[in-house]
Amino acid sequence: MSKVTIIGATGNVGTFAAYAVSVDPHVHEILLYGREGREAFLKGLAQDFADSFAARGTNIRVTWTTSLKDVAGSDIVVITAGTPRGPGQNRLDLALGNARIIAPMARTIGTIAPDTKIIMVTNPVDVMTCVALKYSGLKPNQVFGLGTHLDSMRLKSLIASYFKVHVSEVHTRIIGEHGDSMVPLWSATTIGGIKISNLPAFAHLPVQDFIQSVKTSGEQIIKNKGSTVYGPGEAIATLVKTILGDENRILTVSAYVKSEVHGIGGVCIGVPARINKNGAFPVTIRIDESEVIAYRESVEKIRATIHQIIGELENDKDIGPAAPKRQKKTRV
Ligand SMILES: NC(=O)C1=CN([C@@H]2O[C@H](COP(=O)(O)OP(=O)(O)OC[C@H]3O[C@@H](n4cnc5c(N)ncnc54)[C@H](O)[C@@H]3O)[C@@H](O)[C@H]2O)C=CC1
Ligand SMILES: O=C([O-])CC(=O)C(=O)O
Repeated sequence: MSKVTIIGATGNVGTFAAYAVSVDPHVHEILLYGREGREAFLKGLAQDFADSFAARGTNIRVTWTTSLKDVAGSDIVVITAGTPRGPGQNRLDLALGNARIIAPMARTIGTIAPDTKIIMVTNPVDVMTCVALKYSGLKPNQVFGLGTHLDSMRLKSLIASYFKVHVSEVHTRIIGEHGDSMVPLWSATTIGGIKISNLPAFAHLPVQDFIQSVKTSGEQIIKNKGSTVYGPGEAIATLVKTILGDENRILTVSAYVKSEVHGIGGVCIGVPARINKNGAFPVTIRIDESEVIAYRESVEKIRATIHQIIGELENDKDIGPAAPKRQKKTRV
């Protein structure tokens, strides 16, 4: 019996993520959390979902709340609460405002649901994952973010259509920041199991156009339709399924990296991680020299932002210091 809570359920991403997660047979209860004042919307959403589950023939309990106390007993808490960027804004512009929302929430979740896994979605996701990790006091494997998984899916889709192959034939990864300094790993990109650089057509691949397209994808979608919804919602559902199914799939999420990528780490950032019922465990990898340089830059960029944001939070009398760590070690 698995309970998944969506925090930010009245928002664009939260609403669809809740629906996407409901398809997973491991999920038995979905709790929709929203702010006080949003009770009517939450009630209506729960009723609408219940109708759709009945029509689909699935037996999922859907509940709603405006009290974080009800998050107790959740196997997974997906956090999409906070401000999205508008046209012309950078994700990092949201850092302090969203950190002020996430830090107290994470503190409460860490206290009342100490065994849960937190999937962070709120942007800038690498920074928010670090904030949630510090303020929840949960173990690093329990707190991770959507990170560059969605970017990796965007690149996969572009490569698949260029080579006219099924998307499942393409494996690729983008690591680093979910933002401008993201690092595509061509060294880890294969088509039909063959390293992409061993395919003669790779020489003609519009690599820079592809990277630019992935980097600006969120911005373009926001400009055209207001928000990105279905990409992130499905990506969240994949993470939920991977955890609850104890699948041990390797997905590129924003996880706390100690030194798994060429000894570089100390932040939460996009990295390939093995994901199972205990959470996310970064995989130790070796990548090309140019990729190492770009990844180091991305890590330093996130480190500087986190340092600044945590400093601001700790000096804020309404928020204060981060939680002490609850436990030291987890078995992988
Ligand atoms: N990591 C990723 O790949 C993606 C991240 N995002 C991020 O997810 C977040 C949500 O995006 P949308 O759903 O489009 O925004 P939205 O504005 O539609 O929804 C935001 C939700 O947060 C809630 N909220 C806002 N302030 C709050 C507060 N102080 N306390 C509690 N709840 C609060 C709202 O009530 C609403 O439910 C944004 O930060 C966005 O940038 C969105 C898409 C992909
Ligand atoms: O671009 C945004 O602000 C939303 C997001 O992170 C994405 O869709 O990649």
